Amino acid sequence: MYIYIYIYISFLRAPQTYGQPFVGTDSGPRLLREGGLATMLTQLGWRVEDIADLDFSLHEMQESANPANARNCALVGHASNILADVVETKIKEGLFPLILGGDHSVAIGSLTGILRARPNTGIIWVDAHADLNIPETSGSGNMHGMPLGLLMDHPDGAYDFSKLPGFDFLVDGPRISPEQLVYVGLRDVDPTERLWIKDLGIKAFTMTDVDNYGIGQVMSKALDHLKGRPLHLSYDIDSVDPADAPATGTRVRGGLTYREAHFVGEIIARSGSLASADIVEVNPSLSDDDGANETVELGLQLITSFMGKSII
Ligand SMILES: NC(=[NH2+])NCCC[C@H](N)C(=O)O
Ligand SMILES: [Mn+2]
Ligand SMILES: [Mn+2]
Repeated sequence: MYIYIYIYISFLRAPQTYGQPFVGTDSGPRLLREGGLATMLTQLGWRVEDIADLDFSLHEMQESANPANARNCALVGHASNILADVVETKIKEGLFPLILGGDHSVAIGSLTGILRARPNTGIIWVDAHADLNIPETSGSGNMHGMPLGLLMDHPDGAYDFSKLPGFDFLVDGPRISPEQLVYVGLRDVDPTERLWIKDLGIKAFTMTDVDNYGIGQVMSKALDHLKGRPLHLSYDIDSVDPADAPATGTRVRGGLTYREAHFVGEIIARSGSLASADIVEVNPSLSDDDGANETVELGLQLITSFMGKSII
C-alpha cells in the first residue's frame, strides 16, 4: 500500500535561520536531499513528492520594528505564516508533511498548520530544550526557543501577538493544550520554562528519566499519554548527544545515544499514529566536514527510523 508523503525539502530559505544566531541551518534541507532522502523513503514504500522551494520572497522587513527580545521577528513570522498555510493545505489533501529545518522556529509554522487541520494532534517534542519561552522570558531573544511558548497559553494568560510584527496570523490561531504535548530528552531548561512545565502539568521525560526508566519505558509512557491522537514528531537533532550530532547550534552534553535516538523514531513508527514530523537544527557550518557529514547522516537515519525503516 502506498502512503502518500509530502516532503518539505524546501524550507531552506533565510527566514528559518533567523530563529537563532548562526548561519547554516538553511543548508540542512539541501544536504538531506543530496544525501538521498527521497530515494531512501521511496525504498521504504513511500511516494515522495519533492517540491520546489517555497517562495519566501521577503517584503522589506522593517528590522527596526522587531522587538529586542524577539530577534528577526518579522522574518520568522513571515516564513511561519507561509509554511502554516502550505502544511494545512497538504494535510487536508491527505498528505504527510515532513518539514526539514532550518532551526526550530519552523515549528511555529508547521504546528500552526497541523493544528488547524488536526486540532487534537499529540505532539512529541524530542529536544534538549523546552522551547517554551516567549520574548518576555527569553534570555537570548532567539525565536527557535519560543515555538511552544508562543503556541500555548501560560499561567499568566494568552499572548498579545500585536507586539510581534509578522505574527498577526497567530491572533486567532490554534493553541496547544498541555495534555497534547510530551517532552523527551530535556536537559537544558530555562527557569520560567521549568515553572510553566510544572504549572501547566506538561508531561516531560528528561534525560534523568531516560537514565532512570530506560528509553523503552519512557517512550511507552509518552505514547500512552497521547494514545488515540494522530501524532506529530518534532525532532531537534540536539536531543542527541553532541558526540553523535556535533553540527548543531545549541549543543548540550549528556544527550540521547545513537541507539536511543533511533529507538525513539522506530517505536513511534510502530505506533502507526505518526501523521507529520519536523527534523530541525542540523547546521553543517558549526562543525568540521566529518562532523557535518555525520550529523546530516544521523538526520537521514533518524528520518528513515520514524518513517518505518525498522518495521520488518
Ligand atoms: N531549538 C533549540 N535548539 N532551542 C534552544 C533554546 C535555548 C534557550 N532556552 C533559549 O530560549 O534561547
Ligand atoms: Mn528545539
Ligand atoms: Mn534544542
